Order: sequence, then structure tokens, then C-alpha cells
Amino acid sequence: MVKVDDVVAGYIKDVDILNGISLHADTKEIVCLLGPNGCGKSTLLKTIAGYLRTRRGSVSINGTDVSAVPVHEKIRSCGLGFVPQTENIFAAMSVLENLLMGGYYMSGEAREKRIAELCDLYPVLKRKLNAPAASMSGGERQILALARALMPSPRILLLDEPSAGLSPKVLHEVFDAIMQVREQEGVTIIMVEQNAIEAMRISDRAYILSLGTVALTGTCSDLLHDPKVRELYLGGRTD
Ligand SMILES: Nc1ncnc2c1ncn2[C@@H]1O[C@H](COP(=O)(O)OP(=O)(O)OP(=O)(O)O)[C@@H](O)[C@H]1O
Repeated sequence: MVKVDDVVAGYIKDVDILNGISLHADTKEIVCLLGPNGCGKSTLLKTIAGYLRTRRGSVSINGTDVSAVPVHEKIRSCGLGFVPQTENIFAAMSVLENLLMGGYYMSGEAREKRIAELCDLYPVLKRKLNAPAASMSGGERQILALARALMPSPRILLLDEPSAGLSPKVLHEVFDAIMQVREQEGVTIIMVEQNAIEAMRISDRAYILSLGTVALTGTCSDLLHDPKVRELYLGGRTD
């Protein structure tokens, strides 16, 4: 379980971007973070990952305060995976080399076994294993970025806008891949998204942020059926 308790954080001295945010994600839950541009979604994800230090409050994983644990240590010892919004693959390397980089800390045998498992889960990786990552489409790149983060079998995955720049059809393929991660690997997922309705369709709960605070939270089925939420946060869509 991931717990964020009353967190304040920011980039510049005396300027707080997160203003006392609390949230949690239970084991095997998919939780999405929504809200307008600049409200602090990516900043919250970076703070959970450990790229940014908390100025107040705490981030804990399975009851242990990990607020001061740097990101590389969280990946190595806390079972955390992080897929940033941009520059999330090594374009100059092959698909195989990207996966090997994801398993940097693993033994050779464990890496090979894990690559075979991920190729079974995502056949596009098997088809393109020796191709340069730069030759992949946008959706394929997102699946590679996801698979690379999955190499060390994380228990918690943080995804920053996995559907950014994708067409609606490809977006659904990437979201299907995310659901597979939860179903087949039992991973807890916290995901920042701009495609709010689509993200809520695959998530259990959502937090809608505003100016670095939680404006609304609830189950996605409740939020999706709330006319006020649709009017204020979902662009008035009724489908
Ligand atoms: N590296 C940085 N240095 C200083 N300020 C930053 C930095 N990154 C983000 N910010 C500021 O923090 C605020 C929140 O940004 P953040 O990227 O968390 O928002 P967001 O909700 O993820 O937005 P978007 O939906 O547009 O990606 C913005 O005002 C942004 O300008």
C-alpha cells in the first residue's frame, strides 16, 4: 500500500506546488490522478517516486516512511517502478537493450527469464526485440516503457500520462496493457492522466487535484456518474 500523508513539496525555495496532499493506493488498485494543467499531478508522482523531497508530511510504502529514500533505492528495495511522461525509452538502443537496462540490477538468468515473460505478455516486444526502439510507434514505445519498468517485477508502478500523444485506438491498446499489468502481475498502479474519462474507465478510484490540493476523490464509477464532476472536470461529456 502507498500512503501520502499531508505532503507539501515544490521545486523553488518558498514556493509550494503541493499544498498538503493526502492519498492512498491499496494493493492491486489502479488509482488515477486527474486535474487541469499545472495543478501538480506530475509533481505529486515525482514526490512519491523520490525525485522531489517532501517539505512536510510523508510518503510511506507498506507502512514504512520512505519520504527520504532516493528514487534509485526505491526501485531497488521498495518494489517501485516509474514511467516518466517523456524520454521514457532509450531510442538509440534496441528493444532488447532497453529491457536489459530495466533489469540492470538483476542476474543474467533472471533477466532472460523476465524478458521471455514480458515478450509473452506483450507480443509486440517479441516481434521487434532486435529492432531499434526509435523505429517503434508511439503506442509501442509506451508498451516498451511499461515493460522496461516491469523488468524487476515492481509491486508499485507510477505512470505519468501513458496515453500522451496517442490516438484513441492506440490509447485503448496502452490502457489494455496497463490493465494486464494489474491482472497478471498484481501490481498497484498510480497513474497521472489527461484523458480523464478513459483513465477512470480502467481505474478503481480517482483523485482530482486543484492548485496542489485534492479537490475531489471517490470511486471512478461514482465520479463518472456525478453530473457536477462531469460539468466541472470532464468537459461536460455525457458519454
Ligand atoms: N522542474 C520544475 N521547476 C520549477 N517548477 C516546476 C517544475 N516542474 C513543474 N513546475 C511547476 O509546478 C507546477 C505543477 O506542474 P506539474 O507538471 O506537476 O503539473 P501537472 O498537473 O502535471 O500539469 P500537466 O497536466 O500540464 O502535465 C506548474 O506550475 C509548473 O510550472
